[in-house]
Amino acid sequence: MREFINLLNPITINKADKRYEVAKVLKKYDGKPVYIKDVDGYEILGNLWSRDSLSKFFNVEKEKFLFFMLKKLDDLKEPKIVKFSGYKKESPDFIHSLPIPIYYEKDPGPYITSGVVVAYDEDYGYNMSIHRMLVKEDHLVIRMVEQRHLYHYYHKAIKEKGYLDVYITIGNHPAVLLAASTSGDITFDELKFASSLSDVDVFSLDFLVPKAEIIIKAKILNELDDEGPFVDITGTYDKVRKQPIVEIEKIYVKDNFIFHALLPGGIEHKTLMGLPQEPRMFKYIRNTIPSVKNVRLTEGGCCWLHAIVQIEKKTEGDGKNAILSALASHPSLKHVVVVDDDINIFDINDIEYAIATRVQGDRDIVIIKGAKGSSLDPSSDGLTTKIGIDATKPLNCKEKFERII
Ligand SMILES: C=C(C)CCOP(=O)(O)O
Ligand SMILES: [Mn+2]
Repeated sequence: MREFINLLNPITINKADKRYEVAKVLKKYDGKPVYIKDVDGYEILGNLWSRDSLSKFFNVEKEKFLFFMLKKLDDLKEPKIVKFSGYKKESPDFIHSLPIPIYYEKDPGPYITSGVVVAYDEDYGYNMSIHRMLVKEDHLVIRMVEQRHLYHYYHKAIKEKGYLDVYITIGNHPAVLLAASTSGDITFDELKFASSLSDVDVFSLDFLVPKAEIIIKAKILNELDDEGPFVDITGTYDKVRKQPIVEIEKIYVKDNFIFHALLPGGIEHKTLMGLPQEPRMFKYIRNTIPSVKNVRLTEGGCCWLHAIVQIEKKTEGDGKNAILSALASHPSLKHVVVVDDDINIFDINDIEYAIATRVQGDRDIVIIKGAKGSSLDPSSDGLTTKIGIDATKPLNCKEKFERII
């Protein structure tokens, strides 16, 4: 990650304690890259990736990032394999020497929050996904969301051999982080997607692993332990659950490695979770509404629970169909607003204007009770009522809604 420092031009802090102080600094400068020179003798980078820094890194306009990713989704590339060298092998207990922060006061311990878990299965192929992992005395506990890809890899491997071999990479290329946050079919190859997003170096270890500052070889065991409470993207504590235990086998650290501290509930967290959902949603909605123009997961909705879908309305009912497709395209979605192409979806006031001037509550609001929503929604008791708002103009009296220039 050292090569990103110049481009990101981070705020430099000399020293911080990994207990709460790293979090305090990252929170103070949330959305701006931060470089801390000394945390327990090691360097930390945080707040790296936001819509701004990603558009700068990939040289793509913010408003066009969805289309950049969409194009790359349809042009997956073979990973570029390079020689594995320049790493020092450490024992498993070196995990306690790493500058892994304790972020918030009720956290049960240090949390790895920027770790990409790489798994390989002969039927499913490669999977990469980002998981929060609690560091305990002699193992990690990983949050593995039910019905997600790693959950299926894990249960298949448990049946076949009793554990799942994985690599955990910390200090990743942004293309790896974006690819690891992209949901698709279980056979979707996130490593190939990362290789199509950018020129990513990949090592051939027991299986292919993207280059990173720290590479941990581990097994996810058929044993559970308490995981949480953890502050997730809503900035509230997620509950404690029994989750799988991760047994560390080896830790490879790059010479003078930099640790990536990803602030839970910060802008980087929301960006990396939400932004890669947008191309996935757009592609899905386009199946029903070919005239869909854009999709955005808004920061106010934690880049996870709220979406704005912009369409060029062709027939009455398009707004409702866009609602149904949007809610199906991102299972964690809770509320979605559909607007016309004269509304700027990057301006929350313009979105509110559409709701205020184009919605009749009895005609334009869709309510779906008892759906599966996000486990992170503090208001949900396990099921979620989902809402769609059709804020598009009625086609038969468009002139009434023409906005003066
Ligand atoms: C960050 C996490 C734990 C993923 C949450 O996934 P969801 O419950 O499907 O919204
Ligand atoms: Mn996958």
